Amino acid sequence: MAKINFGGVEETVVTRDEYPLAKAQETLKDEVIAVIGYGVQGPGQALNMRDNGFKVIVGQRKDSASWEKAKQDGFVEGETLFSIEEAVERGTIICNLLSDAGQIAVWPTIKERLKPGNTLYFSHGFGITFKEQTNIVPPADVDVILVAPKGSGTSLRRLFLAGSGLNSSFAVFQDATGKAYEKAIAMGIGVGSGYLFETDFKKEVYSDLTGERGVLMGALAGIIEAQYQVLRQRGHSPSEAFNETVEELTQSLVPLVGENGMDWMFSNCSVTAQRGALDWKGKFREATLPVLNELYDSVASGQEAARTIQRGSTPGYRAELEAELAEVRESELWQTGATVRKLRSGR
Ligand SMILES: NC(=O)c1ccc[n+]([C@@H]2O[C@H](COP(=O)([O-])OP(=O)(O)OC[C@H]3O[C@@H](n4cnc5c(N)ncnc54)[C@H](O)[C@@H]3O)[C@@H](O)[C@H]2O)c1
Ligand SMILES: CC(C)(O)[C@@H](O)C(=O)O
Ligand SMILES: [Mg+2]
Ligand SMILES: [Mg+2]
Repeated sequence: MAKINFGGVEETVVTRDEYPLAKAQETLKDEVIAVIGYGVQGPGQALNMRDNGFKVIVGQRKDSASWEKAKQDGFVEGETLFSIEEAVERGTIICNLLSDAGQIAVWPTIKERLKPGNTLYFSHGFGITFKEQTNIVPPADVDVILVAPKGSGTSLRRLFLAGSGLNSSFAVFQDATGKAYEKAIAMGIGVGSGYLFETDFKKEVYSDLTGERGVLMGALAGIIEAQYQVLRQRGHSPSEAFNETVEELTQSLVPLVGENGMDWMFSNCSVTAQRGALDWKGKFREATLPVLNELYDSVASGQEAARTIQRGSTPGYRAELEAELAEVRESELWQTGATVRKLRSGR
């Protein structure tokens, strides 16, 4: 295991050099990996593992869009595509990649089919950590592991096809066989991770829920809406407000941050911009700190989990969610975005 220094703090990281694919294949050579759920993470992981030479089957509700998608992706009914019940029966590593709310409903179905020595695999610490709400308490005779890719299943697949990998967290919650740690690492390599960072289930779910509600998605969407609104209310055109809020962010500046850090992005902008950004970043930090602490408290108290479960288990919720997304899509801001994106093809 490589020890890597992150800004002065040493952490343990698994790299593909020290744990190559051939080793992962050897570790999992006798395993049948049942991917339960074929939404976003399911296809990314199942296809990467299949391409990596593992024995992969998919378990999904029949007559659903995801069932059809699995067929289109080459999984064959009765050979590699089964009902959830049958896939759990056939699998030795059961990858629970249903939605976090769906995992609660399906848990009794999975639990009663687990056999001693099986491995229960998650890509989120949600179900295990919030067990008072989910009732997901695995039997003592199965391994319980986690590999959580730090990004969308779509990116996991795209980066795999491009020959690189997405970073993932990994953890062991329960080691019944003495091989759980090895299996977690091998699964992490198998699903197409670039580097594997060790964590535990609770830390994974606390950081993940905070990140997606915060900077990665919620805060990003909120601050974009706020700046666009200010510019529009002060008389700027939609295209000017959008270009100055989103297009430049995604097309020019964030890629520079990704390449070489915040200071490098700053140093590739004018001294005028640098002065202003350095003066204002502290104000934004102080303004958002209370909100981020409120968010973390809400995650740690289980309130975010409760809301996810309550909304996610309401009949018709997917349609409600789609209506909320449509409202975002149809807003002036994102309609302007759609038009601006079309202009990119003229490059
Ligand atoms: N979406 C991502 O890219 C991503 C990234 C990292 C981790 N994760 C984690 O991976 C897991 C899967 O997430 P996802 O976003 O792919 O899920 P999803 O919302 O796309 O749902 C996955 C599948 O669950 C099925 N499902 C939902 N409720 C069900 C029920 N009651 N009975 C039977 N099937 C049901 C759906 O048909 C769908 O095919 C979650 O734990 C999530 O937190 C997701
Ligand atoms: C892709 C994300 C946001 O990182 C994941 O955590 C999810 O829940 O989909
Ligand atoms: Mg998440
Ligand atoms: Mg995440």
